[in-house]
This record gives sequence, C-alpha cells and structure tokens, in this order.
Amino acid sequence: ERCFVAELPGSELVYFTCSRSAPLGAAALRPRGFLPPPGRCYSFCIPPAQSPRERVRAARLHGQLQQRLSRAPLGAGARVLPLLSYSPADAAAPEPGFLVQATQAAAEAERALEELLRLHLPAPVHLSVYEEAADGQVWRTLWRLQGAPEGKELLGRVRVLPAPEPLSHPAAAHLLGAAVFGSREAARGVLEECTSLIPEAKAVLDLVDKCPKLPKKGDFPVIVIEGLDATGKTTVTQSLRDSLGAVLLKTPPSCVSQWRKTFDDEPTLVRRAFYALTNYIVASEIAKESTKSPVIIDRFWHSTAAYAIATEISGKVLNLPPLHHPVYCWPEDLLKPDVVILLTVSPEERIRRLQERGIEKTREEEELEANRFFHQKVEGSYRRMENPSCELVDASGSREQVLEDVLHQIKKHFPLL
Ligand SMILES: Nc1ncnc2c1ncn2[C@@H]1O[C@H](COP(=O)(O)OP(=O)(O)OP(=O)(O)O)[C@@H](O)[C@H]1O
Ligand SMILES: Nc1ccn([C@H]2C[C@H](O)[C@@H](COP(=O)(O)O)O2)c(=O)n1
Repeated sequence: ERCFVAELPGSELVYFTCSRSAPLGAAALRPRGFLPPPGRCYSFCIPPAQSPRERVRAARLHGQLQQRLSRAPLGAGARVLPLLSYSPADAAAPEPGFLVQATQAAAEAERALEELLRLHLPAPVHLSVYEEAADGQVWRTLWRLQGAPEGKELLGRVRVLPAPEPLSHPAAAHLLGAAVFGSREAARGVLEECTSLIPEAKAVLDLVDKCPKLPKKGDFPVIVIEGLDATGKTTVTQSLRDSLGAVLLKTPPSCVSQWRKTFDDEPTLVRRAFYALTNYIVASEIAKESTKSPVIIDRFWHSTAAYAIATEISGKVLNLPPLHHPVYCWPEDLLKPDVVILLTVSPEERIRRLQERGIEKTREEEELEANRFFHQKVEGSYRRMENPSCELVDASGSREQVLEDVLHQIKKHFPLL
C-alpha cells in the first residue's frame, strides 16, 4: 500500500495512507492543518521516469508544474505544498508530487487544477480530492482525468488514515545520485543526459573534462571556509588570504558564473550535479596552487551536499538523515582539504547582517519561518559531515575576533603557519 508524506505550513510533516479496509475505530487523520477551512484539498504525483535517460525530463516536469501551480487561479490563500508518495515495503524511489490546499472557490480551483494537469501530465492522470465527511474523518476520492474537457472517471472513495512515521525520511535513502553526488562520474552522467535540453551542460562538461581525474594536493595547507550566507565567509577568507599570504579560491568558480542562473532554475537533480562538478573544476586549481602557497576556499563540497540535503529532506532538522549516513561522506575522487571551518552565527545576527546588506526586508513572516527551518537543516547537515568534518567557529564576534579564532583553529593543525 502506498503512503504519502506532505509538508504542511510550519514545516510539519504529515504521513498518511488511504485504505479501503480500514478497521472500524482505526485512528483518523486529524483534518486540522491538512484540510484548512472550508476543507478541501487535492493531490497528485509526477509519474516516475521509465529509464535513467528520462529522469531529467521527469524532474523538469515537476519543476515546471510547481511554477504553473504557483500562477494558477487556485483561489486566494491556496497553498501548494510538497508531497512524496512512497511504498514502505520496497526500495523504489519516492514519487514527488503536490498537495494543493484550496481555501475558497473550490469548484473554480478544481477546474483550474484539472485543466493544468490534463495539459501537462502524461495520461493517465490521477487526481485525489480530500474532504472532511460528516463523521469528522478525512476521505479521499480518486479520479482519473480524461482527455476531453471536464471528462473524468470516478475510481473510488476511501478513508485517509495516519501512516506510521518511517524510521528515516522517505527521501533519505535516495539522495545519493539524485541530489548528492558521490563521484565526478555520477554528476557527469546527469549533465550528459541534459545536453540536448540545456546547451550550457555541454560547456560545463567540456570544462570538467579538461581537468585531471585525480589531482593531487601540494604540500601547502588547503583550508575551506563554510557557512550559511552572511556568516562572514567573504570577510574571513579575504583576511586569511592577506594574513597567510594564501591564494583565495571560491566555488562555484568565476569560469562558470555565466551559467549559474541557468542551472539554478533547473530541478535539484540538474542543479546539484552542476554544483558538484564545479567542485572538481576548482580541485584542479587547488592542486596547482597548493604546490606554491596555502590555499583558502570559500565554500566547497560540504556546501554542495548540505544545501542539497536540506532542500530534499522536507520538514525540520530532526528529519535529516542520521549521523554516518553516506550522504555526509566526502567523495573518494575529490581532492580533500586539510581543514574545514564552519562559521556559525545566531539566526538573529545573520538576519541583522543580511538586512544591513539590504536583503531579507521584504520577506513575509511565513517565508521567514520556512527559511529558518531550511537554514537549520543546512547547518545540521554541515555539522554531520565527516572525513573531513567541519570545525565550528562562532563568528558572531567582531571581524578581528573571528579572524583570530579561525587562525587559532588553523594553527592547531599547522603550528608553523
Ligand atoms: N564579524 C562581523 N561582524 C559584523 N559584521 C560582519 C562580520 N563579518 C562580516 N560582516 C558583515 O556581514 C555581511 C556578510 O558578510 P560576508 O559577505 O563576509 O558573508 P558571506 O558568508 O560571505 O555571505 P554570502 O555567502 O551571502 O556571500 C557583510 O555586510 C559583512 O561586512
Ligand atoms: N560548492 C558549492 C558552492 C555553492 N553551492 C550552492 C549552495 C547554495 O544554493 C548557493 C550558495 O552560494 P552563494 O550564494 O554563497 O554564492 O550555491 C553549492 O551547492 N556548492
């Protein structure tokens, strides 16, 4: 039997299943949160790719639907929430989809949604409609949408029950190779699949292919500075460069900046493969430069993995894959730095620094809240990384104090520096 997990506002996860043969008295799904008044919502999933070559198309379809849904006339206050359909009994990858909560004008919202799905999803299109029945329980009606406008076939009506929360988030076992790439070849394979759809993919592959496969680090220290945005990475890396006489590199490197926007607009699979490959481009620079002087790097693989994990694991920080999960392991074929420093500041100080830069002012409360959970997941992922792990430095002090603390940490590894 398939189960579903949806991320409700406030980043709460609700696990549910739909059962024909629910025993009488079985616990009911609480409509609150799931069905905001007047209590109707919809769900559908994107059909899985039939072959590895099709996975980029399926991922793009998901992204395009998300954009279209955000513009569709679903009524004021409608919300489009992320949903995954998974089978607890097998190892197949979960199917992504959406839970659409319509708060008013249900008939109009329903028509707009059906029209959008008929137009953009391959047949057969299944749409679930959830409502609270007179008995106070949530029921799902399953429809098959047919080609003709408004044509649809009723497939059944069943109760919606809470599903047991799995031991780990349903996406966790499928992150490797889909969002986090454990090798250059794994990430390369994704961009290879895209070259006919995204011409820039070929340009990135050409750059990567010019880099040696296993570049070796020189004798000088290689130090990575990681952290959320506005934690002070630019400030610290520039000061380190000056005080250590080091070379400063950053990922993604400037040679790919003209393609960054293109890949940022692509789905996770493609976007994260792009960032993963940019680390391999910078690795060959690090190899060269570290034969001559210390090297400081502003973001490296830990950023690529941490942001990917935080995006794909819905809900709060407690849903992250546990310690020692393979997603936290450094790729075998990527040049390994000597030290990785993670700058941390309180959320309030980070927001203060962002506001000083003129960002963050226009965000709505709810978006800020969702962002807070996202940032906790990014930082939680950084903290779980191993071999090399991140060494934490509290970066909320003055610029001078932060530099001193970072240097102190580095000198524990390189006393003669
Ligand atoms: N220790 C500090 N105390 C106060 N303000 C700081 C400190 N370090 C940096 N800032 C300021 O905070 C802002 C963010 O710093 P910075 O650009 O170095 O962060 P960042 O981590 O590189 O950000 P991003 O990843 O978004 O580029 C800047 O305006 C900077 O001048
Ligand atoms: N090696 C890297 C560097 C950056 N990223 C991604 C992660 C974030 O989405 C974004 C942050 O970059 P910034 O705004 O600080 O330039 O870029 C990555 O995945 N891997």
